[in-house]
Amino acid sequence: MSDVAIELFGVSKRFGPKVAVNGVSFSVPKGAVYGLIGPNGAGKTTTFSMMCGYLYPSEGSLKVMDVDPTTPGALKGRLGALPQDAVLPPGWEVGALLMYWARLSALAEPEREAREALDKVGLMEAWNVQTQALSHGMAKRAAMAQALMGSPPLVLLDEPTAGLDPRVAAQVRQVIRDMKGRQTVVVSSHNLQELEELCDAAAILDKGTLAQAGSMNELTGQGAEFRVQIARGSVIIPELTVMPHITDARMESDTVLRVRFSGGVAPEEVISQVVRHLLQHDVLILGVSRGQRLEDRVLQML
Ligand SMILES: Nc1ncnc2c1ncn2[C@@H]1O[C@H](COP(=O)(O)OP(=O)(O)OP(=O)(O)O)[C@@H](O)[C@H]1O
Repeated sequence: MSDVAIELFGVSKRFGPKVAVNGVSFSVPKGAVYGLIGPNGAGKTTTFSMMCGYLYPSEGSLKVMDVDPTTPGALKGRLGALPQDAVLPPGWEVGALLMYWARLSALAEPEREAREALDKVGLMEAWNVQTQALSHGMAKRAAMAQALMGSPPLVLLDEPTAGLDPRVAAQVRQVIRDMKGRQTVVVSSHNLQELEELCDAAAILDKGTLAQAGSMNELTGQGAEFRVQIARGSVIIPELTVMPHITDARMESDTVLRVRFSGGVAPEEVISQVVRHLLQHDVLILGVSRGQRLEDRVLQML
């Protein structure tokens, strides 16, 4: 059994002349929470649909839990998916619909699975509510409950918190955190702060191509740069740039010093060395932050 849950090998998807995904390769480790990032139209939903086996790639191939996802029945009971803008069929009570889906997935105890999943997304009060009477956020959570039933080893969530109020969005994030290490979760979101906090690694798509894929540490440069917020005093840049391991130091603004350093050295060594130097030169410090916010990194990249 491989340690990889999903692997894309040079995957492209065309809709007529439109190239939605263009030669994308990356892999999702088992047990990870993995982010799919990109602006509108980047190809995230198309990539999700190919991972679920809903769409065939035009070129390249995918392996999902060691199988071709388009093979009928190959992922039955092993994949839970929340598609973007999932629409629930009208005329069903939520509990009955979830139990019906649980039976379709051949889960042993449909009612228990349905109740547990609905409880996880904080929607137990909707058990007897008709699907057409649900608010947008409630319908989204009911659809997410469907993806969670049976605790499948792989869960794909396309924008699970979009349109949810802050309290419910926080609850959904906690559900994702709870799956970390036990299940593999792929999640797309336009909320980059959320992805930075949740994900171990991510792929960044732009206009159908892969801009970068890697661990969150790599994407945010946590092992390569840090910033020092200066309260008072003068920073002597030339004295910093000659220090061991430091490749660049500059003032990003009047009060923010950015330091870049070479790989292979413990960040705490370089940070301590710079802070010591600043304090010795009567520079007062308000704070130190490692790397860059994911949002800044993505905005810079795309
Ligand atoms: N069925 C389709 N037919 C034609 N073009 C499509 C189809 N599905 C997607 N596209 C196009 O492919 C591109 C990628 O779309 P996709 O929905 O994958 O992007 P996305 O990253 O999920 O965007 P968003 O963040 O807006 O949801 C877009 O230009 C879109 O218009």
